[in-house]
Amino acid sequence: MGQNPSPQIPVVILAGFLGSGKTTLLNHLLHRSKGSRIGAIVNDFGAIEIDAMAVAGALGDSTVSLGNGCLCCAVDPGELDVYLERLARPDAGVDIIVIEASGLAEPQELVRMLLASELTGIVYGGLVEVVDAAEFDDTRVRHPEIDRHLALADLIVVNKTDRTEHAERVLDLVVSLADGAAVVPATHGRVDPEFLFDCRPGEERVGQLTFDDLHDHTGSGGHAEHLHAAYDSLSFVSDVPLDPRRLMRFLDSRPEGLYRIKGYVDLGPYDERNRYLVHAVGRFLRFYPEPWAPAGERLTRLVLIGSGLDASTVAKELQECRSDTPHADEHGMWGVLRYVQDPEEAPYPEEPEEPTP
Ligand SMILES: Nc1nc2c(ncn2[C@@H]2O[C@H](COP(=O)(O)OP(=O)(O)OP(=O)(O)O)[C@@H](O)[C@H]2O)c(=O)[nH]1
Repeated sequence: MGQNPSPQIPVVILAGFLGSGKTTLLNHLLHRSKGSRIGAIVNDFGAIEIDAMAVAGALGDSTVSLGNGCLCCAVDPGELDVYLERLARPDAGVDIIVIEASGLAEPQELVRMLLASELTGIVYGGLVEVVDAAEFDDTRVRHPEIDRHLALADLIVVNKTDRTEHAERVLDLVVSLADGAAVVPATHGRVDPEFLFDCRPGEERVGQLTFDDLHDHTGSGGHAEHLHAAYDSLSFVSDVPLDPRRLMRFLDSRPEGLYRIKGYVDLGPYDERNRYLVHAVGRFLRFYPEPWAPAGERLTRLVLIGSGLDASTVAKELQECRSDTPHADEHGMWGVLRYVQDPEEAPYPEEPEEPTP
């Protein structure tokens, strides 16, 4: 008798529009993986890898970060294979690989890349789409192609149900758009990891999604029709702190097209102990103070993503938020503090790993 072939490691694609909660869900999985070891590939659209920074803390050496562009176009399949191969090596001890796509990636291109992969150690493990229940209606108006993404999914997580009164309606709508995929509601990406580990597409479905089919019939068209073709990203790094009042003026008047902002802000004398993680998604805005690392540079690093952005104006406005004053004025933090969530609402809440039986 020959040796049993090594098991193939499922590779799950975690996709969903900008800010829908992919990193939150990935972090939840990492803390609740029930003993399975997850390898992650994180693909940021912006040049600064904010998502990878958020995930890496939880994952250590089994995270790979692919920044600056959508995986579907900016990374060639050979390059992806190199990373997959590294994570799939037996000595990495990984049971499942999750690829967090950028919020503007074309999922069918990613599925196609995986189906085209010649690596023997991995197998396509399904497409998970995360939906922001609160933004879903508006996102569909701007990007009707989102419906097509949902139709390809094997599991759809309708996230942020706490942010809308219409969660039931959105759920029904998503069920009607899904092509037989499981649809689960969630807040803060808290889904049972079993859903993902089991979301492997059936034989029949993989049969439907051969890469030729995906290429020819899904209507994703060429690169010019990809979701990300209409978006620009801008990175802002500063070693001078930002003034909280000026920053709030900038954020309060941000243009409609500036849909997504994420990163870390140094508010200098206004809070010497903490940096402020900031997330804006549509009109949603939150700050999450977190202690600075004892050593290391204190930098503000922001990624701003939007369509029709006047990048030079945005960059100029951010430059004008910088201030090297050594003193904080008494009420300067009020504006920021209005958007600081209570500790229960940490962006990627630390959840203790459940004991394995
Ligand atoms: N109220 C609420 N906020 C949430 C929920 N899930 C995520 N968030 C917040 O939404 C913001 C964006 O979440 P991320 O997980 O970074 O979203 P993402 O899809 O990874 O974002 P991109 O990678 O930029 O596309 C953060 O401020 C999260 O804390 C939820 O269920 N409810």
